[in-house]
Formats: sequence, structure tokens, C-alpha cells
Amino acid sequence: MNAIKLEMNNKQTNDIICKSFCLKNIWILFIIILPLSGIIIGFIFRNDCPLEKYIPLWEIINGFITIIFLLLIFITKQFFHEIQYRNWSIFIIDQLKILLIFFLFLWFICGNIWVYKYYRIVKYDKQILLSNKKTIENFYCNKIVYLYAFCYLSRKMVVTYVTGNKNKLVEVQAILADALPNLRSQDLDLPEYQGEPEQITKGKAILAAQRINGPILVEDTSLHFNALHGLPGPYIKWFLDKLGHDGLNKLLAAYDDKTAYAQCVFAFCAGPSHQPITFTGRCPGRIVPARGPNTFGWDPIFQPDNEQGQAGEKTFAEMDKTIKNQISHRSRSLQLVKDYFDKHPEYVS
Ligand SMILES: O=P(O)(O)OP(=O)(O)OP(=O)(O)OC[C@H]1O[C@@H](n2cnc3c(O)ncnc32)[C@H](O)[C@@H]1O
Ligand SMILES: [Mg+2]
Repeated sequence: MNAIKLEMNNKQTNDIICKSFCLKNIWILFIIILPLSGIIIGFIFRNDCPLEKYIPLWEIINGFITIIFLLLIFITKQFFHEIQYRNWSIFIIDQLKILLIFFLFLWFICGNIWVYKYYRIVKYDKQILLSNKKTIENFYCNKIVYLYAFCYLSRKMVVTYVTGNKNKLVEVQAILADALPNLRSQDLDLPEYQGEPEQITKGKAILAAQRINGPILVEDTSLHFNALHGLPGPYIKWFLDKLGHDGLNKLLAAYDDKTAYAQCVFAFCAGPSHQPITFTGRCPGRIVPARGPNTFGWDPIFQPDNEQGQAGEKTFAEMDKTIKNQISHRSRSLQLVKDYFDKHPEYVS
């Protein structure tokens, strides 16, 4: 009796695990449908595009390589997420992924040449061509084959990082270079909202997605003094503008507690009709009299803590840029953005 009960329990647990596995991984099926249909279309109509015989071949190879790439991402996420599995096998998979990205990039260029070259002259009706005594080889391509390739190449989404701050742009480009190579930027003057940092960033993101009419990233950075219960927070831009580095130090003159944290909230919005998703990164530290070059905001008065949580030695302004980009509030937030794009390769490849 007990054995039967135990078996039933095991079966139920297995069912639950299986269901949650399927639900968690259903995204892979959706993403694979597109390249898979390319393989099928390219194969069925492999001899039906005399205008450019490479287009069906392009669809088949593009489909195969994209699916292999997606499966590698899936395998990494599914089986190598635990740190103890990060050994040589993950290294080989990472190298393979880089190779495939490189190939897909070159193949993408080839596809653009083969497809866009003919978009003004392509004809889909063989009968009309024959009755006009035009040669099929010079004009005809099967409608499904041509339009599939045309739409596939045109659908690639480019994420736009919207900011009016050049220093922020330089850091974001440096940190995201390998994760989001097709990130472009746009200088738009967005309003500075009031409220909690997350709400401010979401408001910025919705407006930016409407103005750009596509996928965007925006960011709002704040500096929080613990003795002042988090102020100036998102209002740091105005405080810095009016009081300068010296004035910000004087705000804390009456307090022993000089600790603070820098916070960066990134928001990604896939388009005007989508809801933004936020990613928050924090860097703890303390406010000190200005040291180092005065090139970026409050960098000279913010001294980040070391790994042990004690006062560090250098202010952000005194640090080498690459060191700042490894520990900053911005890089911590962008790490979460990278993780998100790892799961959504449609914005990356
Ligand atoms: O167009 P956006 O992206 O909003 O650009 P912004 O300059 O208004 O940027 P924020 O509102 O996010 O930044 C608030 C203030 O903090 C400054 N700031 C942002 N990131 C910083 C960093 O990493 N180090 C020092 N100062 C920074 C920035 O120059 C502003 O004065
Ligand atoms: Mg701003």
C-alpha cells in the first residue's frame, strides 16, 4: 500500500517537474519556429527562384545555424547555470557560440546582398512573364521564398539606447560591447520625471519607445545619502548643478554618517505598445571631498567601498575607467540587462 502511495507521489512530482520544465522552456519553441520555417520553405522551393538561386540556400543554412545557436544558448541556460559546471565544456560552447555569431553576421550580409539587390524588379507570376516574352531567369522568384527572406532580414531589431548624456553613453557602450553589438544610441531630451527611481525610469522608457517607435533602453542614475534617508536620490542632477561637489559635501557636514550608494535603473521597452522591464544595480560607498578629474558628474566625490564593504581607496574619478566599469552601479544593472538579452537573442543576433 505504502509502496503504491510512494509511487503515485513520485509520479505527481515528476508530472509537476515536467510541466514547469515545459512552461519555463516554451520560449525556445517559439523562437525556433521562424528559422525552422526558413529551412522548410528553402528546401521545398529550392529550385524555384531563378532570379537569385542562392536565396533558398541562404534560408536553409541560416535556419540550420540559427537553430544550432539557439540550442547552445538553451543548453547553457538549462544545464550549466550552476557555477560548479563552469568548466572546459562551457568554454568550448562559448567559443562555438562566438564562431556561430560571426558566421551568422557574414551570412546576414550575404542575405542582404542577394535579397535587396532585386527588390525593385522581382516578379512572382511566371505566366505574365512568359506572355510578355521576358526571361524567367531575369525576373522570377517564388513569392513565398522571396518574401520570407525579405521579411526575415528586415525584421532584425536594433535596440536604441536613449540618453542626452555622452559620458553615460561611453560607459554603456564599453560595458555592453560584446553582449549587444547592434546597440545604437540617440540623443533625445526626455523630461526628468519625479518620484521613485523605478517609476521615473519606466516613464522615460515608455516615452522613448513612442518617440523611437522600436525597442529602447533608457537609464536613470541616482545618488542616495544614507544620513538623508536616500536624498537627493533621483534629484542629484539638480543638486549637483546648484550646489557643486563642495555643496554636496556640506549637506552631510552635520552628520557622522557619510555613507551613500549610487543606483542605476535601466529600463528596456520592446516598443510603443509594450510594458518596460527594469533592472536595478547599486554600488555602496561614501561621500568625500572631491578628488580626481572633474569629467563626469559626481564621480570625484563618490568613493566606492571595497569588496569587504570597507571604505575603498579611490573615488570613481581617480579610478581607471575599466575598473569603474567592473564595479559601478551601471555595470551591475547592465549585468542584469545582459542576462535578459541572453534569454532574448532576437534583440542580439
Ligand atoms: O538623458 P539622460 O540619460 O537622463 O541623462 P542625464 O544626464 O539626465 O542622466 P541621469 O538623470 O541619469 O543622471 C543624474 C545625474 O547623475 C550624473 N551621473 C550619472 N551617472 C553617473 C556616474 O556614473 N558617475 C557620475 N555621475 C553620474 C549625471 O551627470 C546627472 O548629473
Ligand atoms: Mg536625466
